[in-house]
Amino acid sequence: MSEAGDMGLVVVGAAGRMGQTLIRAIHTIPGARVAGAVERAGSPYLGKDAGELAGIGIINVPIVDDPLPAFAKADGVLDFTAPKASVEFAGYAAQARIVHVIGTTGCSADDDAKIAAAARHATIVKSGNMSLGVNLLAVLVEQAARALDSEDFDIEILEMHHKHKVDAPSGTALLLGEAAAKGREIALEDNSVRVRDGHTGVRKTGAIGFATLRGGSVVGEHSVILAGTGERITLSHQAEDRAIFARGAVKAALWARGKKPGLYSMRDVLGLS
Ligand SMILES: NC(=O)C1=CN([C@@H]2O[C@H](COP(=O)(O)OP(=O)(O)OC[C@H]3O[C@@H](n4cnc5c(N)ncnc54)[C@H](OP(=O)(O)O)[C@@H]3O)[C@@H](O)[C@H]2O)C=CC1
Ligand SMILES: O=C(O)C1=N[C@H](C(=O)O)C[C@H](O)C1
Repeated sequence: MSEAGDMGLVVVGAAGRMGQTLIRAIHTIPGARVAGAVERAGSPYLGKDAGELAGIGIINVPIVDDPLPAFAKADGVLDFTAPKASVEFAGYAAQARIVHVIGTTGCSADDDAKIAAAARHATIVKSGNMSLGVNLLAVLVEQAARALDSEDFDIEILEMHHKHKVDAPSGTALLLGEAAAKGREIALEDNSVRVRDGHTGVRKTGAIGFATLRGGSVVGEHSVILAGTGERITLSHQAEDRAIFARGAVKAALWARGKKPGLYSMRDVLGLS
């Protein structure tokens, strides 16, 4: 681990869509450097140079399958992989006492509890969306939900993503749902409607509905619709480039460096809490 100077960051899932975007982002952001790149055992990308794979030329960081030696000499980990992998990496980050930025979505309550336990020793920033725009949108959604009574305005959240996405609703949709629920002072888990099919009956007052679209190469689109009688407010965000998430993740790592262990959100990083 380096005491001063650039923050050494290991990218886990370095060959993935976000992994490659993260390698490119770190390369351009002052104060950060790529300290390692990890993929799973058996990956066809093992041994390849992470920079060359990401399209920025050779950076002399080969992709390896053992995270422990990589974490031992790093200051932080950027992790956009899969829920079980992120739980495992959180344990290793706790052992190494380093920063762990988690963008992985689709975590279960049990996964989240294990990540929270790891945050006793690691400084973890976890968010379903690392962009400035979505986190500001969440603040606006909370305000709108608080201002508009549930008797008068129904809240529905619509999202669309590329055809390769494996979890639904998206982490962002759930983050926006949590913001709406906070504004309404209700628990999202007791009031969300995540699927509708067949004879559903009329809409329950106060419910927060989710609708999911998947197709093509859409990076990420989210709308929160507050539907009243005779009028409708729509608060939206369109992600045009994964670089917005990667820049947010690097910003989170730099912010977390030197902070005491704990579980933080992007709202903390961006000063929007
Ligand atoms: N919070 C945010 O702002 C954002 C979050 N995301 C989330 O990030 C995650 C990844 O998305 P995306 O990049 O599109 O997905 P990809 O499938 O393209 O990338 C994931 C990478 O992680 C690798 N991986 C999985 N398990 C392990 C493991 N145990 N050890 C090492 N590497 C592993 C995968 O390898 P393999 O293919 O072999 O499984 C793959 O290369 C998703 O949960 C997505 O929702 C995405 C964008 C923004
Ligand atoms: O899988 C993706 O691509 C994305 N996942 C995140 C989510 O689940 O909300 C963030 C972003 O929308 C892209």
